[in-house]
Amino acid sequence: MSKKVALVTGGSQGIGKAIVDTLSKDGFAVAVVARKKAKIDKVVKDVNANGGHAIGLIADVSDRDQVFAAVKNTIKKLGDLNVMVSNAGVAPTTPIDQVRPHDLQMTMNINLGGVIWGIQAASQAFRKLGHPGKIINACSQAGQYGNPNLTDYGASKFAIRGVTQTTAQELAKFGITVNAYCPGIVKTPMMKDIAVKVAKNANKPVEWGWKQFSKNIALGRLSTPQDVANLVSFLASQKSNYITGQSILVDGGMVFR
Ligand SMILES: NC(=O)C1=CN([C@@H]2O[C@H](COP(=O)(O)OP(=O)(O)OC[C@H]3O[C@@H](n4cnc5c(N)ncnc54)[C@H](O)[C@@H]3O)[C@@H](O)[C@H]2O)C=CC1
Ligand SMILES: CC(=O)C(C)=O
Repeated sequence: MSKKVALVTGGSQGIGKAIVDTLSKDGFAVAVVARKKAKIDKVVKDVNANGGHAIGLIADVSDRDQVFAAVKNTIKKLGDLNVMVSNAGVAPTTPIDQVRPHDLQMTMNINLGGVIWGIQAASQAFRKLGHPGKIINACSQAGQYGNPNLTDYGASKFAIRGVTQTTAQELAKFGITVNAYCPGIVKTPMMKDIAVKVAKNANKPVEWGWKQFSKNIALGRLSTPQDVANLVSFLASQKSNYITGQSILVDGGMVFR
């Protein structure tokens, strides 16, 4: 039997790479989509060396045409599409006085635009292929609870939670589910950059920056990318078939809803 196919944006590092590895172990053929060829190639090579089946595609998710092209090329090269993971994102540190139009638009175009184009492209593909599908979006605990110093980012993530709810209702009649994962504080290049910048803005050491985000985690540790990939694995599986429109926290107990 041929493998089910997943597409993961921002799959070249951090949480996205853990999702690629995990879905590959779950038996999916995976399209790794990001902007930098060298990084994509390395992830693809590792997956294929470990017995999986991955291909790499370059796309900027803020560009609608490029997202549609990535979906089209995934189907052309891997023969199908069953799961779309819109994981790519950016997180500029923006205390309110530092918010500027360029950063705000860039953050919205990548984080929110990337998710909307992903939902559009994947849901149209599922309908054309004539089968159900699963759409999984990257949200954040910062999309459930406002985090100081992250105005642009928080706005984009709150919006993703809304779009996940609206599109889940629109697309349910086609057998398409739409859900999101809301990580807490995950040890990735993105989070390191935030901790460094928050500390620098306050003229404090970098450890202080990390502590601003990590002091209220009930389970007492930062998250690994694998913690998040485990939730995505569930959302991509048949076990989640009766769940749609949800933005699920995977934060070790930071935000309680
Ligand atoms: N690290 C954390 O603590 C948390 C991360 N998240 C979310 O999880 C997702 C992944 O985050 P991390 O792995 O930490 O980030 P990261 O910065 O380590 O990796 C982000 C990935 O997205 C790609 N990317 C960025 N802009 C892109 C664009 N325009 N087009 C295509 N690819 C693009 C990057 O090349 C990279 O592969 C993001 O959506 C982020 O907002 C949510 C909550 C917490
Ligand atoms: C980067 C992020 O999503 C945080 C701090 O929750």
